[in-house]
Amino acid sequence: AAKPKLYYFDGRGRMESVRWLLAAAGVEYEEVLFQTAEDFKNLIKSGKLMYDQVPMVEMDGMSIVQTRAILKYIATKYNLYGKDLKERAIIDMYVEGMRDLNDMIMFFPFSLPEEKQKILNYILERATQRFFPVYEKALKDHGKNYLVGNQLSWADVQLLEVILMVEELKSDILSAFPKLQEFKARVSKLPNIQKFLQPGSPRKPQEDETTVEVVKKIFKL
Ligand SMILES: N[C@@H](CCC(=O)N[C@@H](CS(=O)(=O)O)C(=O)NCC(=O)O)C(=O)O
Repeated sequence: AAKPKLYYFDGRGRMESVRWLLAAAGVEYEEVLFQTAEDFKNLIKSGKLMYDQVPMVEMDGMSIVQTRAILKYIATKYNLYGKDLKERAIIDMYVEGMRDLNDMIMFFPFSLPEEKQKILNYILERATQRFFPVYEKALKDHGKNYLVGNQLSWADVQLLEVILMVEELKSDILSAFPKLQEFKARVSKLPNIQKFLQPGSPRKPQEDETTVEVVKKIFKL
């Protein structure tokens, strides 16, 4: 079968979680990384973007848009979405919380210089007071290696992604979360994920000023 094809700009944004999930599933994919507003306009003209927006993933004969729809499709297809309705609900609760944190981090590079420190403090406070305690407790309570059903799921992949992104903002953020430290070490060593964490993988670097300017030009922000 043809490899999935990911259409996005050359950066993390909303697509990074898709890259992580496909990598964790051991699925190779191609990327169309556009650089200009012209490229994006041409993609819109192709008629493949249901809402004239990206992320868009071409796979299994579909042009899937809406990040959550893409992620759910992949999680279901590669058995990363729990074994039954209840496990799937727990995974959704974890993933949606992580997405709230993830979105704060995603928009952070676009915040005004004079607001950056305040927003950074808010992100770190939410990470350590609201979100990480939930996952630390879950791992502590059931004593298993993974968040749900003692097998790798979308929730584990999303958690590792967001842990690493918060650590880019504050490297010792996990100091009060021993279970999350163990979780990070363990899941980072899974072959598919370890490969994705190596240089040269499709994983994108932390968003910097240059990328912010490129994104503003592409999407005329
Ligand atoms: N709900 C959508 C939002 C997608 C979205 O806002 N995409 C932006 C690009 S980015 O924010 O993900 O970088 C876009 O295409 N903007 C162009 C437009 O909205 O006209 C999703 O989750 O996929």
